[in-house]
Amino acid sequence: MITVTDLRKVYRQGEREVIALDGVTLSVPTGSIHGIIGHSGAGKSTLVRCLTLLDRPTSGTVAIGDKELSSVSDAELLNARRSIGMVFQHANLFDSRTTFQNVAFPLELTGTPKAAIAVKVNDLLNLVGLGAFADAYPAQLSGGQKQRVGIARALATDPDVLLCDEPTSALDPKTTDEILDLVKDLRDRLGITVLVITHEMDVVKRICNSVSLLEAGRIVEHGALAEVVARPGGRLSAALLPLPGIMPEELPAGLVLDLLYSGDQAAAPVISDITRRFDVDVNVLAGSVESLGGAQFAHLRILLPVGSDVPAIKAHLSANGIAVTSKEA
Ligand SMILES: Nc1ncnc2c1ncn2[C@@H]1O[C@H](COP(=O)(O)OP(=O)(O)OP(=O)(O)O)[C@@H](O)[C@H]1O
Repeated sequence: MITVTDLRKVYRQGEREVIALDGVTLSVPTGSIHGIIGHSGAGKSTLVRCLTLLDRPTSGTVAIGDKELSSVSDAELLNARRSIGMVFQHANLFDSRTTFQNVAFPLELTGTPKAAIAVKVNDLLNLVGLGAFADAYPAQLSGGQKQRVGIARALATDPDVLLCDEPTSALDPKTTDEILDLVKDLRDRLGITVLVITHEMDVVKRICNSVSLLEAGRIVEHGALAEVVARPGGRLSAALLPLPGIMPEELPAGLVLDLLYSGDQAAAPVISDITRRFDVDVNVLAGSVESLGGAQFAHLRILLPVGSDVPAIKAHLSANGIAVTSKEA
């Protein structure tokens, strides 16, 4: 469990104060994967630096389990940092060290005996699918393989939390999926808590159980994936289940409705139901159906012709658990 409470970080630039984090509070249960998504300048890097104690927060606390990290003395800092394994955008491996030696590095720092290092590193390399690459140098590895080495190295000191900072931003789509699947698999096998900082919604869609939207140093929306998707009008909902922003130029007269629904309804014949029940010709303008957070979701934009019994149709949809918002046609 990682708990961040009212974290603030204010930088001074001469006379000016820059508020990089403005009271961030979040709680990630043990064994779950939480995504923090935000645009450039939102405060993601500052949050990473404060979580890993590379930077002291101006105020607020960071705790892993019941151990508060933000108040440890400088002498205890190195030890406290071991409870968070870091995965970076670029694996940042030592080019002159083999795969084995790169993963062994944090264990050498802690004075682990050689025999124990050998057992641990071989286990970790097998865990990330690199058992056959122990003697390879970084120059002989693909980008995805390097990232696997970085992940194995992050796990070497048995951290409670894996903090992944833009872990796939430098990878192609296929390798991205493989690395994300590996992170999910490691969570399943090790029960580790994972925090993923990213600007890519696809990362959140693929592996996260919950998500926070960071904007100007504040968390402006958060929740379990299934919960935020189902929030009509929410920014995360729009980003997770997007519809084309531009409407067709020549629309027939009528009323445009956006429908958001989940679970059983996502597979239900909603359109044919209202067509039959209210004797209207429904025009589907756009649609998106996805499986998110373990549930099925659908987002549809439809056009009801002039003369439709709009209040009755809306009431019927709402009664069936479908969120309806009217759009200007
Ligand atoms: N050392 C610093 N001194 C002064 N201001 C800083 C410092 N580091 C970050 N900032 C400011 O804090 C705000 C948040 O920056 P941060 O780098 O955390 O955002 P980010 O979401 O990581 O952006 P990016 O994705 O572009 O890296 C920005 O306004 C930035 O200019």
